[in-house]
Amino acid sequence: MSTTTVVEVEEAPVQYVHYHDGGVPGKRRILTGKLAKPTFTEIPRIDFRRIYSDSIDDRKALAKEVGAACRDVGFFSAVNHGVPEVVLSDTFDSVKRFFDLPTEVKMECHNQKSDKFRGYEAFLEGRLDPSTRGDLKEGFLMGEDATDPEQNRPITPLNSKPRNQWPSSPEAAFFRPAIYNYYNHMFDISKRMLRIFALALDKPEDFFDEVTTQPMTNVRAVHYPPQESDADVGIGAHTDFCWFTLVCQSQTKLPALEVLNGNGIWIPVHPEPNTFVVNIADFLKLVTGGTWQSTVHRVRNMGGEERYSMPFFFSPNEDGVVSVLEQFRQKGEEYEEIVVGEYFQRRLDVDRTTHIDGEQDGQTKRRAYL
Ligand SMILES: O=C(O)CCC(=O)C(=O)O
Ligand SMILES: [Fe+2]
Repeated sequence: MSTTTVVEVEEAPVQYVHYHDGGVPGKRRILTGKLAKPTFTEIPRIDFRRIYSDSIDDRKALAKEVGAACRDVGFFSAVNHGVPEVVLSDTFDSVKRFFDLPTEVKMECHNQKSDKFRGYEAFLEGRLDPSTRGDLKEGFLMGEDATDPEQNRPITPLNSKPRNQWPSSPEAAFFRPAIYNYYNHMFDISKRMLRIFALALDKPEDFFDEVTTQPMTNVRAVHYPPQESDADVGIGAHTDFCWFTLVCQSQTKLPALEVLNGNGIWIPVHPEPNTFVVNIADFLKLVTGGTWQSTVHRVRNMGGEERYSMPFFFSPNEDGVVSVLEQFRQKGEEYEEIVVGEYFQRRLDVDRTTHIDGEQDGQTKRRAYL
């Protein structure tokens, strides 16, 4: 006599996480149980004290850790980075004060008045995730501008036009110096970090110096009010399209920034005081032939607290020419040379579809998003 056991195998439903990858919709299958593959479950924490060491061996040891994080995760937390605590806390205070100003003061420098989308972005104007009503955030974007004396350009090039927009109201006078204090510190640490990235790619430290004499840079100050609905998002899932980003986030009890791992699972980034969350963006992925990851992330502010963050975006000179580095090339493949500013503009044009540009003839136009 024999018995038969019927094992019912339930097929797991195939589910995807959807995101916005430089204007192109992307999706990742959620892999659980036996399907799950090795991937990260936390963000590496790296001690950056060694970035200031006189010993090349120390800097190389740091670069080794950084390189592994860029390859395996695309994100890491940088502690002991040397930007003074008081600079970060003072900037956060000013950012909060700015967003508390009356709407008309902020709207005076609305980003729709600027070719480079600099200035104030109002609530729900960005919409990286088309399934939402828009990003539940307001922001202020500034960046490289040869006409702003705070950028310490020895000579302002002829024909250079202002790119930034600053509020003119006396009520907002504190904001510009505060943002510039932060910007100039972030600029310096980013240039140092780029030297660590060069070492991590087995290049001399000064490898990227020539293409970063006048880098393209942005600070975006962002305010995320607490979300009441799970259907909302502070910033929809996306990758960044500069070279790399440093984010300083305010302290909230619940983490709000989340990073997508290889199994389609969102990994929270717990806020830690005086720490930068650093992520590799699309352009460094491109020059490393995809060896370094430009990892999808999003913000959901579910903890009932106001949240502020201050990303700093870094890219080389606008007229810099780059390509896939030799060591990442495949035999027989051709690789184009890319002018940084043109690539940036191409990506902006694709992304033009993801940013509300106001109602025109009853139609909502969308415009660029960094
Ligand atoms: O607010 C944050 O923590 C991240 C913001 C972000 O991802 C961005 O501005 O690209
Ligand atoms: Fe981002």
